[in-house]
Amino acid sequence: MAGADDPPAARPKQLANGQAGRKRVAETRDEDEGAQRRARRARLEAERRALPVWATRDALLAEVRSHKTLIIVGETGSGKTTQIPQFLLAAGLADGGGGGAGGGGGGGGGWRGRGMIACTQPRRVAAVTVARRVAEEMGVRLGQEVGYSIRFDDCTSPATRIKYCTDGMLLRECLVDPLLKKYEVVIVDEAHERTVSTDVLLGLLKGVAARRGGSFRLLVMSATLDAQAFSSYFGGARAVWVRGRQHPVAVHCTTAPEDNYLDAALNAVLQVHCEEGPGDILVFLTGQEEIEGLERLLADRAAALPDGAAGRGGGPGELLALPIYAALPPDQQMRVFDPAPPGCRKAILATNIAETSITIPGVRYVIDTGFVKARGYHAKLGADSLQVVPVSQAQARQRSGRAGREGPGKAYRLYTRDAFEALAPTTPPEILRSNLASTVLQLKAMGVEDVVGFDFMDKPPRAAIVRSLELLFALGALDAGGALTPDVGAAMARLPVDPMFGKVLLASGRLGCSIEAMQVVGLVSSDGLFHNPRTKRDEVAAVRAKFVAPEGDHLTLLAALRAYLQVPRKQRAMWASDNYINIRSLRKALDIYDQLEGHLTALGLPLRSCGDDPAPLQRALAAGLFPHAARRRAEGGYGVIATGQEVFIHPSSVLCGKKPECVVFDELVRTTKHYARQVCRIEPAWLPELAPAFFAAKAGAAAGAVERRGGGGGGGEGAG
Ligand SMILES: Nc1ncnc2c1ncn2[C@@H]1O[C@H](COP(=O)(O)OP(=O)(O)OP(=O)(O)O)[C@@H](O)[C@H]1O
Repeated sequence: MAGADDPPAARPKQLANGQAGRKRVAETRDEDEGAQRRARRARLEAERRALPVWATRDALLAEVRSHKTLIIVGETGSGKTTQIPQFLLAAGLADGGGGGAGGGGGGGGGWRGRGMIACTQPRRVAAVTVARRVAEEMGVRLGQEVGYSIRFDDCTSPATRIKYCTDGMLLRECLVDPLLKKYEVVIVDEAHERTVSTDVLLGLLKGVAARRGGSFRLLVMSATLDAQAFSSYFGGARAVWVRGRQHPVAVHCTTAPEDNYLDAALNAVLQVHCEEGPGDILVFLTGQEEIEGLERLLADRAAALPDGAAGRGGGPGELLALPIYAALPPDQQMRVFDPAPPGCRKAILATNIAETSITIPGVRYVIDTGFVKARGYHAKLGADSLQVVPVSQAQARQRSGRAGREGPGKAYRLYTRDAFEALAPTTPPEILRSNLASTVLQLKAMGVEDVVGFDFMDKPPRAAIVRSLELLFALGALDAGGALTPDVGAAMARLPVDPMFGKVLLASGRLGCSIEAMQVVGLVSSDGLFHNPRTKRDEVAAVRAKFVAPEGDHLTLLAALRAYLQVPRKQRAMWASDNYINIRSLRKALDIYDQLEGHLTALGLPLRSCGDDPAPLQRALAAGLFPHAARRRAEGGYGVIATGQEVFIHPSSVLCGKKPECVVFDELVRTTKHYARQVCRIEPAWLPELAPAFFAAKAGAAAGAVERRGGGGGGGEGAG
């Protein structure tokens, strides 16, 4: 490395006076920055040492050395997620061979091998922010020794030793490396959330731990899990508790039930803002609509506060509401992590996306409405529903835990103590109420033939597995014997998208529209392309009219993307803002497109464009989404051909009110009614052509009635 001691010959030629001056200024700036960096690292190191897990480090390492599977339970904020991977790495437990000789030592440096540690998180935001924090603590660049991997965003390199990833991503890795050989340690964090991917991973990892040699370690962690249940699932595995919490959180409940939790949340935020000392507020709500509603109400009510009311408790006078929910583009999600501007208090309005693992700097007050929007699945109808349900005690504890991350905090539960006691102790596993098509396809691709007999911690309902098997059979991914088909099924499992979209992509190769199909899949996979501020409804509708495609929502999204690609690069940000389009979502869609292009090329599918003819793309969509084909009914509404279920086109669809004869749609959502979302107009006569074994055209009615053929049958579309 070149430095101050280099011989004169190696130094750059002498600089003129002006240049020398500039160089000195630059050097001084570098020194200042260096000093700041060192001071920050010293502060981070001191913060690390103050965490409860630090005191138990040697004991924890001894436990890991002597147990192949270990369950670790420790208070929220005790340092499990950020510290334990660092301890393991520094102690050589990622190097293989049973854990090196050295004990202790939490700092970075001194890698002795190339084995890796994976730490899974149920949520993308957590994987990214925790990786960022740990990279900073270790003084390394994110993506080097410490990285993260979430769907469509891999920030790792050959140097990566600690990888934070979503549970779904590690599951995908099992497809190509069933024994996860590059990992010496796998940590399943926040296991209490019991996402589908966590549950499937636990089943697979149980097998991996049994089959791999002595050095592999499996750790299951959470602040709020039922250690007994996990221990018995892993054959009596050892469970250890990390005692102590860093900062106390005072929990307050209401004395009487609240009639309206939104009103109660609004009042609670204003009360904290007026009466409490400095510190940001984190409010847990159930979804985007509530968040946007509360944002508006807060803006009105905060502006109307009498002079001197805000900040009476010594806190700042202004209130800045910031939303965070899954469909918000990642850069906007990240805004909640920025410090509040001087004189401002942040009120972060969040769904359960902010419930586990993450630390939002500045948060001292948590307001918990006690409700969450939970996904449900009706297997017979293939319908997903989102219903507002009470949280579990574990979720309530996780929520209050977000208040005590940087100092003592307060949590306000907008329900009574009795109501808390009456809550379910833990969250019911998602696998009991989910669409399992993707999971079943992945298990099949991993060679698990008997999916019903798979060693799940909690067995999903048989009906949900059977429905998934039927769907995969209809898509042509499984043969009549339930085995993965080598052309369609194996290819579909490699594509990182829902099986129905996998089929759309595979069909698009033969139909000559793979470019558009990849663009559409990219667009529907990156939520929130169209920005819809409620206060500007008419303006938005006028601007959006130019993108609206008569064929429906997919082609409307595509029209927006195509228009964007026509705009000179330098003007794109302005164009997007003028058109109420989230530029980040567009960029993400293009990024997904690039990745899908790699997959389709690897599968040998032709990359072709259908130009301005929408029909090939509509056909490709029909070829994959046909289980979601619906016909208009004389009495209004639509009937799903496969199930007979009555559905309505969602009000957000461009086809709402247009009454197309026949459509396919991405998802069926149950709220007050059953709604079809993301809808595309198709010709009914295409269905028997594209999925002959699933549909039969009624004799004598070429473009007319189509009905579901009895007994299912494989889809006709091959891989291309
Ligand atoms: N991004 C961050 N910014 C500031 N401080 C952080 C950040 N991440 C972690 N910390 C600090 O490190 C502490 C430990 O965090 P960590 O996520 O390791 O705890 P945990 O035991 O895994 O908690 P949980 O069970 O809630 O996930 C936090 O309480 C906080 O003080």
